[in-house]
Amino acid sequence: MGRKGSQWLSLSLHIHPKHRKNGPEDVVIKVLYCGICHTDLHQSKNHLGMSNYPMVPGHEVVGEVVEVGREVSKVRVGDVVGAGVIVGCCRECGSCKANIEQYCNKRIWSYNDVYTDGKPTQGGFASAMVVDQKFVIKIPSALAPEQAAPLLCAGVTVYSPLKHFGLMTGGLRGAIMGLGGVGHMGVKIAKAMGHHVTVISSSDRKRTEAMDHLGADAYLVSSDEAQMAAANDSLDYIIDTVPVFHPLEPYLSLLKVNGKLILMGVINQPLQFVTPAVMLGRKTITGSFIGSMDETLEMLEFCEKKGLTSMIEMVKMEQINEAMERLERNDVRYRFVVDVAGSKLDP
Ligand SMILES: NC(=O)C1=CN([C@@H]2O[C@H](COP(=O)(O)OP(=O)(O)OC[C@H]3O[C@@H](n4cnc5c(N)ncnc54)[C@H](OP(=O)(O)O)[C@@H]3O)[C@@H](O)[C@H]2O)C=CC1
Ligand SMILES: O=C/C=C/c1ccc(O)c(O)c1
Ligand SMILES: [Zn+2]
Ligand SMILES: [Zn+2]
Repeated sequence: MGRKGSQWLSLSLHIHPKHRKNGPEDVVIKVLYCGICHTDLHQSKNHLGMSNYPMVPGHEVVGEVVEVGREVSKVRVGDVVGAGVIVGCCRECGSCKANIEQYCNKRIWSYNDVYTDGKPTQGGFASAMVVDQKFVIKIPSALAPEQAAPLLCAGVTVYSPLKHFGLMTGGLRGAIMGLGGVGHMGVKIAKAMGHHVTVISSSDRKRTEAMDHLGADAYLVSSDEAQMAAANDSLDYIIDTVPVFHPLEPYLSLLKVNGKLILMGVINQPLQFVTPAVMLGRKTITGSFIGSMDETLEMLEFCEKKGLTSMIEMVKMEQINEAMERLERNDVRYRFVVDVAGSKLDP
C-alpha cells in the first residue's frame, strides 16, 4: 500500500502532471472541471490493492480542446469535450468489435494505468489531458460543462445497464440503492424513462431531497424491517451502488419474479446469498461497468432532450482533501466537481 490518509493528494499535485507526447489521433484538453467519483476514493486509498503512486485521479473530465493531431476529425480546437474512465482498448477483440470497448481485457484506464507508450496514465485532476479521439466526446451545448462532468461516469454507469437489460420501457418499478453520485443520476435517468423509482437508503437523512428534489416516488430505509417487508416482490430491478460490503438477501426479496439486481459498487470482498433467494423467483444477480462511448453519446443526448443534469457541489483543488473526506463520510449532495481551471494547481 502507498501513502496513507490525505497526503497522497498534496503529493500528486506537487508532481507536475506533464502529459504524454501527442500523436496524430490525440486531442489535447485543457481541463475545466472534473467530478470526484467514489472510485477515485477507492483508488487513492488502495481499496483494490492495485494503486500505484504518485497518482493523478479524476475520470469525469470536461475541458476545452486546445490542440488536435493531424488525423483528428471528431472534435475541433475550442470544442467543449468530455473524457471518462477508459482512454484505450485493443480495437480487435470481440468486445471492441461490438463497440462495448469498456469490456476489452486490454482496456487502458484514464489513470493508475500504463499507456501504449509505456508512460503512466494521468486523470483529470490536472491542468491538461491528452486523449485519443475515440475516447473523447463532444458535450452538447445545452448542458452546463460542470454539470455534464458527472455524466461521463455516473450518468453512463446507470444508463448502460438500463439499456442493455431491456429496462428502458415506461411503467417499470425500479429501485436505486445508495443515493450518492451514481445513485442520484440513477433516480433522474430512471424517472425520465417513466419508471416508478424507489430509493433504498441506509438512513432517513435524504428522504425529503430524494422525493422533493430528485423526484423519487418512494423511499425505503434498508434497516427498517417493516418498510422492507411491505415492499416485498414489488420491483423489476434494483441498481445497487453501495460501495461497501452488504448482504444481498434482503434486497433480492424486494424483486418480483424475473427481477434483476444490478451490482455497481466496487467491493473487494465476497458478497453472499443462499440459492433459493434467486431460484424461487428466477431472479438475476448481475453487474455492469460504466458504458461504451456509443452509450455515452446516447446518454448525453438523452440528458439534453430530457433536460437532465447532475446535482453538484463545486470545490476548488485546494479543498480536495476535505472533499475526499466528506465523500468517505457520505456527506455530499450528490457529486463534488472540482473547478480545475479555476484552481491553483502548483504549490
Ligand atoms: N460499475 C461501475 O461502472 C461503476 C462503479 N462505481 C462504484 O460505485 C460505487 C458508488 O459510487 P458513487 O456513487 O460515486 O459513490 P457515493 O459515495 O457518491 O455514493 C455511495 C452511496 O452508497 C451509500 N452507502 C452505504 N454505505 C456506505 C458507506 N459505508 N460509505 C459510503 N456510502 C455508503 C450512500 O447512500 P445512502 O446514504 O443513500 O445510503 C452513498 O451515498 C463505488 O463503489 C464506485 O467505485 C462508480 C462508477 C462506475
Ligand atoms: O468509476 C468507475 C470505475 C469503476 C470500476 C468498476 C470496477 C472495477 O473493478 C474498477 O476497478 C473500477
Ligand atoms: Zn467513476
Ligand atoms: Zn479489445
